[in-house]
Amino acid sequence: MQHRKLCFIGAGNMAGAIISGLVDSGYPANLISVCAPSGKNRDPLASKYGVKSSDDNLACAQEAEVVVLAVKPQLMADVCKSLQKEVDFSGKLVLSIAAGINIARFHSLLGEDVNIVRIMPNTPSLVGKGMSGLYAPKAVGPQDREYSSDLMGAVGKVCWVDTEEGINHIIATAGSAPAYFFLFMEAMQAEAERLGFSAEMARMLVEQAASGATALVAASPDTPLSQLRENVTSKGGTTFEALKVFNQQKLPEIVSEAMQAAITRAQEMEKQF
Ligand SMILES: NC(=O)C1=CN([C@@H]2O[C@H](COP(=O)(O)OP(=O)(O)OC[C@H]3O[C@@H](n4cnc5c(N)ncnc54)[C@H](O)[C@@H]3O)[C@@H](O)[C@H]2O)C=CC1
Ligand SMILES: O=C(O)[C@@H]1CCC=N1
Repeated sequence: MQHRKLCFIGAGNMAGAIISGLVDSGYPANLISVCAPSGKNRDPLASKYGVKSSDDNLACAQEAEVVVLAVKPQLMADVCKSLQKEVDFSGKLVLSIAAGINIARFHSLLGEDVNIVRIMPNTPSLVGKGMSGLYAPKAVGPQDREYSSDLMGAVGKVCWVDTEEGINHIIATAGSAPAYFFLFMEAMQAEAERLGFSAEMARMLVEQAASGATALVAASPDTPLSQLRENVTSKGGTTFEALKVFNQQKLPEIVSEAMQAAITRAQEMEKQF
């Protein structure tokens, strides 16, 4: 992949996950800088991964070939307005990982000509198991598309969506999704502890069952998920009774409603920020 000079504006959970995955995958740390007002999050990234750390968004963005906008959506307008005043974006690629800020809004904040790709990553990027959805307007050229794909490909899998609306669907399906699985695993761990397992043992049981299940999914690309479920579900057995409860409580409908709620919130944020 091309190794361009890369600057992260924001040093939080998601920027940290991407930086860590990138450096681990061989992206030169001396080409990466990370900016945030306080050193609390960025300094540990600098000492752990050897990237540059700064409180000066403008200088870092000016120096960089690629600027990753990685602040919370509610701060994005202020951050972009101050960048727009001082930084010449011509020839640069801007990547936004923010939920709920669309390209039209970025054009109004950074200028109509800004060369911008939207990326919706997730935190498993930290361990090279990320899933990122990307969207770019037609004006973005093939080299910038390839760079964006390769960058996120260094920390996991990537897919492109043809319409910007697709980014909100990626949020619901992958960006927010690690939290759904964590909630499910938390609930299982809590019940395992009530059954008398120590916290450590309960976590191990849940973690290994979950990672074993996802490994089976990955190892069986031609097997429908429903078949993998049925393989566990003996007739008249224990799994059947457990799944009956999930279905009686309408788990598929709950999942659908939760994913739709994520999309609705992303749409609201597009109006709010
Ligand atoms: N956390 C996640 O799982 C995902 C987050 N995202 C998006 O990533 C973005 C960042 O989210 P998180 O990393 O979770 O947030 P976070 O709160 O962990 O990090 C935000 C960072 O921005 C920094 N910051 C605050 N004001 C700043 C300023 N004026 N200039 C530069 N940096 C500033 C903060 O110090 C902090 O390091 C959000 O827009 C979110 O929608 C996207 C996908 C997944
Ligand atoms: O909760 C959020 O808004 C962000 C976007 C996807 C995951 N975290």
